[in-house]
Formats: sequence, C-alpha cells, structure tokens
Amino acid sequence: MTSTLDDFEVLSTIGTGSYGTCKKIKRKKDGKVMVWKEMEYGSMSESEKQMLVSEVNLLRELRHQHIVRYFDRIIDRTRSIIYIIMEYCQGGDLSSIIARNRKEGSFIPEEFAWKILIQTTWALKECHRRKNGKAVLHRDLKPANVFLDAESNVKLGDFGLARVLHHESSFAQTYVGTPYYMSPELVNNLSYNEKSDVWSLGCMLYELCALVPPFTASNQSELNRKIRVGEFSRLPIQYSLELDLIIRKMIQVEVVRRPSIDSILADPIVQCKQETLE
Ligand SMILES: CNC(=O)c1c(C)[nH]c(/C=C2\C(=O)Nc3ccc(Cl)cc32)c1C
Repeated sequence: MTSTLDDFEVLSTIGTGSYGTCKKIKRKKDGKVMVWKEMEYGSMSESEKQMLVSEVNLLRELRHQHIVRYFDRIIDRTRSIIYIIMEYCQGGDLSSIIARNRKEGSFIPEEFAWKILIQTTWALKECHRRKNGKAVLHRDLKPANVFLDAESNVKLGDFGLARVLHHESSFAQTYVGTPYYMSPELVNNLSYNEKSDVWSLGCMLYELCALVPPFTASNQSELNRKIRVGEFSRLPIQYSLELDLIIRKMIQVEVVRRPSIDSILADPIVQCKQETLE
C-alpha cells in the first residue's frame, strides 16, 4: 500500500545534503523510526524527472545488508516534492565521524577502516551487478553518502540519484562541495565506469584514515592537476603497510591497473580481515 504524509510524524531534520533534506520520521501505525529524503523536483526538466522516477524504481529493487533499504516514496504534486522513505541509520554518516576525529585530533582504529573497506566494497559489488541490464554505478561515493547502523555496519546510501542530479540544469543549483574524489577519467572527460567508483572508494578510505583527502588544492584546476599526477602521502604511520597498499592500489591513475571490486574482495589480506568480521 502506498504511504501518505499523514502516516508519519516528523521527529527532526538530520541532514541537509547536496540532494535534499533528510528527516527522521516515525511511522504512526507501529512507531518504526525511518528517514525520508525530501527532494524538490519543480526545477527539473521532464527528462530529469523521468530519470529520477526510473532511478527511484531502481533503488526499490536493490536489497542488500550494506545498502540503505528503500521502503516507499510519496509524491506531493502540489508542492513538487518527492519524499523517499528509507532505513534509519543510527550511526550517522562517515563525514561526521571524520569531522569529529579531526577536531579531537584522534585517528580511527585500523580495524574499523578495514570493516568500512570490506562492507562498502560488498555494497558496490551489489550496485554494479546488472539489474535488468542496467548497472547502478554510485557516481558519488563519499563519506557523506556512507551511513552506519547501530552496530556500525555500513549502509551505502544516495547512490544512483547522483546521476540524475548531476545533469547540468540541476547540478549547478544543488551540487555543493569540491569534487575531491573525482577520478582521472572524469577529470579527462572520459567515460565513468565501475573502476571510477573504486577510485572514489580509495579516496574515501584514505580520508577516513588520514582525516584529509589524498588530493587537496585551493582551486579546481590545481586539484585536477594533482589527480592526473596521482601522487599522495602515505597513510599516517599508525596504519599498516597492508592498509596503505590496498588503498594505494585503488587510487591508481591508470584504470587498467586499478583493482576491480572482485579483485579487492579476493585479496588475501581482505579475505583474512573479512574472517574477523564474520
Ligand atoms: C550527523 N548525522 C546524523 O545524525 C544522521 C543520522 C543519525 N542518520 C542520517 C542519515 C540517514 C539515515 O539515518 N538513513 C538514511 C537513508 C538515506 C540517506 Cl541519503 C540518509 C540517511 C544522518 C545524516
């Protein structure tokens, strides 16, 4: 049965992302806590609206323990707002964790970094699996789009919608922030592919450990130059050679030398670390 706005009580606003506002809600009939992401679509073109609808339908099909669960959507045509109702992730997002650790001057434990690496890789593997012939590439993997449940397990969210809102007409209006994780192929205007998500995963894991992105600059052209060169500092010395090495492999400028999702999961160190998670 399709939900209506009256079925829910809004508890609080928990995030204002680049693609809309996230609110913590409670379903009145059973008290279940969820979230909805409000997205105003009035300024979208017809093709963007159609892409948004097909994107939401694609989200509906994806069911995985490390992907935020999609429950329903409500469309308020009088106010041109779509409400996407999804799973509540009590642990919040990785960007808040990075900001807190940076402020405290404390590094995250290595075992937590391995857990995020492994569970996010599993989530990307599911995203990249063909669904009705359509690959769902994340396109905007970053700490603000990776959430944690009450047991600090990864819940990948906001994927795919980036493809809709990156379209020129809405990109300029809604996209905020510096694209620190842009892959060399995107910088060089080449096509985006599964390994572009691997590049972003490596950048995200690097920032989770180093508390700064691998590439920083004061302007886009300098950032693009650094990304093309692909040189960055080793992780802080607290982290093992193995963790530094696998992240370094992901942040390879040459796509063919970058590991695939499957080869990351097949890595002996990852396999060993995964056993400790199970
Ligand atoms: C500081 N962050 C929070 O408190 C926070 C919490 C506890 N949950 C969230 C966000 C989500 C959440 O809890 N579930 C979600 C599903 C999809 C998307 Cl795009 C976002 C969320 C946030 C931003």
